[in-house]
Amino acid sequence: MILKIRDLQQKYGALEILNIPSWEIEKGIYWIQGENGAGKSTLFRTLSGMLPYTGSIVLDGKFDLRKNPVEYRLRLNLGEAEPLYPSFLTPADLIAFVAESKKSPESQAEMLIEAFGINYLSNPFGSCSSGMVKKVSLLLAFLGNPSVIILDEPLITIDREARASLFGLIKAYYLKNVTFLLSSHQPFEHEGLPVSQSFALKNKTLVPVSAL
Ligand SMILES: Nc1ncnc2c1ncn2[C@@H]1O[C@H](COP(=O)(O)OP(=O)(O)OP(=O)(O)O)[C@@H](O)[C@H]1O
Repeated sequence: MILKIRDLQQKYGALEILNIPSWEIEKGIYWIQGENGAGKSTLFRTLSGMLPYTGSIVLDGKFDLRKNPVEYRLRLNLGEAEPLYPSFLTPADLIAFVAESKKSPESQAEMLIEAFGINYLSNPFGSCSSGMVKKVSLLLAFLGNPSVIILDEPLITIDREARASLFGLIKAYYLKNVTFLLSSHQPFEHEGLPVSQSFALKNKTLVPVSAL
């Protein structure tokens, strides 16, 4: 099992957003759907270890997010829907930092910079276009040796060329056994991605779309 959730509860103050008794997935490409405010970003942030939670989350059958926080985080990457970075930082700084912390293999960052066509590596984020910021955030999600890559609304603000590169990378990583959780308001099947299963976040839990 690549990812296994049991009794996951997530709240903001007294407001419960997630209550997932049981959910597990094998290797694949999964499309997570949900209406605005359903809790997709909250689910993704929880799975990435960015928010406190109750319940259990286990990766690769052995890495529990609570008990093995470092091993877990080395194997699960998140590309946020609307990334925000300090305006003084440059893409070069951030890519180098994340590459080091994710133990990225030699020349992986260069390969990804080329694939996404990122040209202005030394311009601070404060002067980058929103598409450029999004491309850098997507690049970061591919660094290291992840088992799972979560991309929250990966298609927003990127141009057609970057979109083609992104789908090429998803397919190449999937062939190397990486599992993807993707959210989008557009269907991924149209892009030629072999989507294993779609789930909807509904009534605080994940439901297979065929069962809706
Ligand atoms: N930091 C926070 N504090 C309090 N409430 C929050 C916080 N972040 C999100 N929420 C609330 O939690 C709910 C779920 O939000 P979330 O962003 O996870 O939904 P989403 O499915 O990603 O929505 P969208 O498709 O609009 O991006 C919403 O009602 C939102 O207002």
